[in-house]
Parts: sequence; C-alpha cells; structure tokens
Amino acid sequence: MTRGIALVRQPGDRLAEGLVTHIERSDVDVAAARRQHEAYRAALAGAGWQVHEVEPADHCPDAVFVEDTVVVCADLAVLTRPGAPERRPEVAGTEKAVRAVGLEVVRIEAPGTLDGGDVLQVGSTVYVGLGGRTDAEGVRQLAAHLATRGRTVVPVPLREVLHLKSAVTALPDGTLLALPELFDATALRQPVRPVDEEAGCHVVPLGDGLVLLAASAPRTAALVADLGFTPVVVDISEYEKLEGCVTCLSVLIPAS
Ligand SMILES: CN(C)C(=N)NCCC[C@H](N)C(=O)O
Repeated sequence: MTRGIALVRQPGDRLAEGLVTHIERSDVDVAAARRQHEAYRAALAGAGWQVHEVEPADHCPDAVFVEDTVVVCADLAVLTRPGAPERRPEVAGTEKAVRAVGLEVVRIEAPGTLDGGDVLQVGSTVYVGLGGRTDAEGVRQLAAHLATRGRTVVPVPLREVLHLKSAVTALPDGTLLALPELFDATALRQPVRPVDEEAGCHVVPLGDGLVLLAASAPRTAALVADLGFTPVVVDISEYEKLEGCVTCLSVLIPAS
C-alpha cells in the first residue's frame, strides 16, 4: 500500500552556498547533508510514501528545498515563482516531475512571487505567509487557482522569519504548533499551541498519526507522542544551518 508520492531532490555540491536570511551563516558539511537526506528519504519510504526524485538542479544551491517550487492541492500543481530570483531556475525540474505524476499544472506568473514554504494547508483553509518571499500578487493568484478546488486562502503577515512554515505547521488533527512571536497569529482562523523550541513548529503529517519532525525538537516529539501521534524523527542539522526544516525537503502528493 502506498500513501502517495513524495517528491524529493538530492542536495547538490553547491549546497553550502545556499541562502541564509535571518540567521548567521555557518559551515555546512555536504557529506553529512547527503547522509541526512538519505535517512530523510528512508523515513518517508518507511511511512509508506513512494519517493520520486525530481531531476537535480545542482547549479542551484537551494534546489534540495523542493517544497518551495510547487504547491500541490488535490489534483492541481501550482508551480511557484520563488521570491528569491536565484531560485527560479529550480522550478523547471519540478514541473517535469508533477506533469509525470499526471497532475493538472498551473503557475504563478510575474510580477507575483510565492514560495511553497509560505503555504500551509489545513483542511479547506490555506494560510499563506506574506513576507520576504511571497507578495500580495502571488497570494491573489494562488487564491484564484485554489478556489477551483474549493479552498479559501488566508494571508498571514510574517515578522522576522523566512517562511510561514518556519513558524507554524499543523498536526494531523489540525492543531497548529507555532512560534507566535514570528507572525501575526491574529490572522489565523484558529488558536495556536505555542512550542518552546524552534524546530518544534515544523511537523509533517505522514498518515495514520505518523508525524515527521526534526531531532532538534525532542520536547515537541514527546508532546506529539503525548497527543497520541507517532513521532518519526530525522536529523536535518545541515539543512537547519540553511534555514531549512522538515517540510522543505519534500512535496507530498497523497494517493487519490
Ligand atoms: C519552510 N521553509 C523554511 C522552506 N520551505 N524553505 C527553506 C528554504 C531555505 C533556503 N536556504 C532559502 O533561503 O531559500
């Protein structure tokens, strides 16, 4: 039984040149990053996801953060127009992958910008972070595309944080785990559960109560277990040095 397809993209040799915005740059061990990516893929496969590799884009240091290049909603893939111009070439490989899977494909057009890391889907509500990478025109275009799938887009102004999903994500029951000081939480249509460690607000539901989260959030793993879910823990330390988190390294396409 497969839960669906998980798109991932291998880290390239230039990974250590990836963008950092709100943190200090530190040395990235590319060999360790490759081992961590293998373990990440194994965790997805172990949870029942069919891992598909998006063609490499090694000339783009941040290409491993494949989440930012597309928003998948039901049978629709919305290709993004990343806010960082140097990341826009990453989208071409993702387009090939989502077309190969058979999704309907649309795209965010200039001048709008949008990163997938700013898009948090909770049931029929789609929260979209407004900040350094996603602008109002990108949100407007996404709202039009997702309305065709019965979704309502809600913009959420960000503070000093890279993406919305750097600050808030959802457990399988819709509970929002957040660092509320990093965004305008009053824009959300539901309460948030504050966490006390940065990576504690980065979770990926994998199905049947399985929840992917980083090894750097041990207290949140215990909380997730106390709430009746099953933590699936991965070490992504080298990606955290580039402002990445567990959501960034994959795009989940549930089996229809
Ligand atoms: C939810 N998050 C944070 C993401 N989906 N993307 C992380 C991108 C990191 C990359 N160095 C950059 O700055 O673009």
